[in-house]
Amino acid sequence: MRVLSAENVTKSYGKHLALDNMSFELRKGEIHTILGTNGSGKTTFIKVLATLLTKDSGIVNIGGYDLDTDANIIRRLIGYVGQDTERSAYARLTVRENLIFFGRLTGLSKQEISNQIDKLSTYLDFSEHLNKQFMQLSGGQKQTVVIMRALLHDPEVIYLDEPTKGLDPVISRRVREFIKSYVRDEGKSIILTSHILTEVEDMTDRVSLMRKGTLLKTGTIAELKSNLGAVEFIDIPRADLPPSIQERITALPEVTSTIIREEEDTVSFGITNLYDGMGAVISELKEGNIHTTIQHRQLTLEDLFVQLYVKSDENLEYTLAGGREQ
Ligand SMILES: Nc1ncnc2c1ncn2[C@@H]1O[C@H](COP(=O)(O)OP(=O)(O)OP(=O)(O)O)[C@@H](O)[C@H]1O
Repeated sequence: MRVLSAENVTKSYGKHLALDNMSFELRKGEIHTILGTNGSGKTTFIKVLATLLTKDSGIVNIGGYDLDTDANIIRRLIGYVGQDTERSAYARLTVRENLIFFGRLTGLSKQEISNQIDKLSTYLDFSEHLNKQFMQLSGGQKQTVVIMRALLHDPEVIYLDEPTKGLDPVISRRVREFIKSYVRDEGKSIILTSHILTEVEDMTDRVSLMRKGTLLKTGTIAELKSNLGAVEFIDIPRADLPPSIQERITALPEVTSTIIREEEDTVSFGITNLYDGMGAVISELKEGNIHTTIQHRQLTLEDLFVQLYVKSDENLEYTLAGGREQ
């Protein structure tokens, strides 16, 4: 069942068109990630859906209500976790005082607020910090408070704009586990943005890919991967591979793509069939008298992202940890 739909949404900042006929659908109970390079319009789109920015045109419906005519009702249905953590709470108030203050602002009773604080702090393992001043908390703990604040009124649809940005792996994992279990237990629907693709792969039901303010593709990760030729990769250390041999392997009919993975310092060859692909690559290595290690791995969301974005726009200034396609 559909809980949110956006049709042909446009938004400009002066002359700059940030959303260009963006259309999108969120199903009830799903975690839906919007992926895109820096500046592709993800935050702008989420802020429009959160009633924090006004769109220029298009139709948005959330929970059966129209954004143009029923914004006040919609505000009660949605929760927004943005990127401005520091300014989301009062520095000198304790966590509990902050949550009570913001809860009262949204019209909740003391009892409702207290129940929600108990529930959310248990989910997030945060009870021991409730009586600390906001300014005494670490960055990760502050982000946790921002999440609790956004969920106090128990919204049906939750927007999380890079919720684990800058958090250490332990807190990131806690936030991820919270999001997954909260959605499952409470039947919430989530729109998420993140640049951490392993995280997206771990928790997302569907992904929408945005580019230049518009929707490029939507699907499950498996569906998106199946659109791509390669399903597996053979990785070879760059240092072991002379350019001439790399070129010959790239030209093999069994090899569908070649990606340089800067961080791992490997060349990654995409193949559709493990046995044929591996056999062909090994033959070339033997012929070139190359002694090296080869590693086989499955296609990741990161490979998909690099292929889709770098292929579709040569000028993109986006470097993923995994590198850039040749
Ligand atoms: N307040 C603003 N005034 C002018 N231009 C803006 C403003 N906010 C965003 N933009 C521009 O609109 C475009 C979309 O920005 P937006 O922040 O929505 O992208 P994003 O996909 O969320 O990027 P990121 O991944 O870096 O967070 C960018 O080109 C950005 O420079």
